[in-house]
Amino acid sequence: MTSSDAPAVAVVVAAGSGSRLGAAVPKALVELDGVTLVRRAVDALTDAGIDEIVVTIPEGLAGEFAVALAGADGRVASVVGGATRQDSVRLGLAALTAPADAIVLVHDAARSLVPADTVRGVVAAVRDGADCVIPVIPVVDSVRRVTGPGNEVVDRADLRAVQTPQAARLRVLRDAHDLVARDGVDVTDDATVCEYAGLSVTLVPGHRDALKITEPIDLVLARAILEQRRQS
Ligand SMILES: Nc1ccn([C@@H]2O[C@H](COP(=O)(O)OP(=O)(O)OP(=O)(O)O)[C@@H](O)[C@H]2O)c(=O)n1
Ligand SMILES: C[C@](O)(CO)[C@H](O)COP(=O)(O)O
Repeated sequence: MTSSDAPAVAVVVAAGSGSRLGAAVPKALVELDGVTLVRRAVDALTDAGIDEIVVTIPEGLAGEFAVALAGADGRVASVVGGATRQDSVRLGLAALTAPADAIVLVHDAARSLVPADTVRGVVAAVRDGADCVIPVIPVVDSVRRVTGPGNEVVDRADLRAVQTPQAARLRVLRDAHDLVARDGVDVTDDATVCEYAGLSVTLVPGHRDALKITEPIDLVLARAILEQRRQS
């Protein structure tokens, strides 16, 4: 198998607690119209042709996640995640069985409604030779930077909000995550991991539907998106 026909695989990070959402269960087990966020995220990736998925889960909840993922298409395995998203990604990457030149996507379970076209766009850009690919959307608010006691405007035309899935070749992303872990660098996404390792980051169009369900209001919006999909 060559890099041009290498498989596309994924880590779905779902080991967070969802403290800002404040639900009775970890966020990935919260249901949207009767289907958990983690299952929706996994299904979104398999719909886009992803071959193997490792889901990072919180400790002690293997049974609950097995129920949530039962009957999912394709090869789906789970592994206990770490204390931070970054730790969870590294553990998920280590658990993948795909070849080193596979294209690997890292996706937030919290971005459950990512459209298949966005996923395909990310995969295609890596296949076309990009080191690391991330979906982004324009920023719609005016933005100010706090500068100690003062503040100043930031030109939003230069800004993009970053989504997932973020992708690279498996060997490249494993090496980059090992490097940031060894150097004790804290980051919030995989593009920053790649950049730290000297790789370039390519932007592709994201989608508003791939919002990160973070606070209770985001569930209201997510339900509205599902309703809109049902009607179209
Ligand atoms: N130790 C962690 C922390 C986060 N995540 C995952 O990373 C994604 C993005 O994190 P976020 O949405 O911020 O989730 P939480 O960390 O759970 O949210 P909060 O900060 O509100 O607790 C989520 O799918 C979450 O499950 C993870 O796998 N392991
Ligand atoms: C990866 C991410 O979703 C890109 O926007 C984001 O950085 C995750 O951040 P969080 O601190 O886990 O909410």
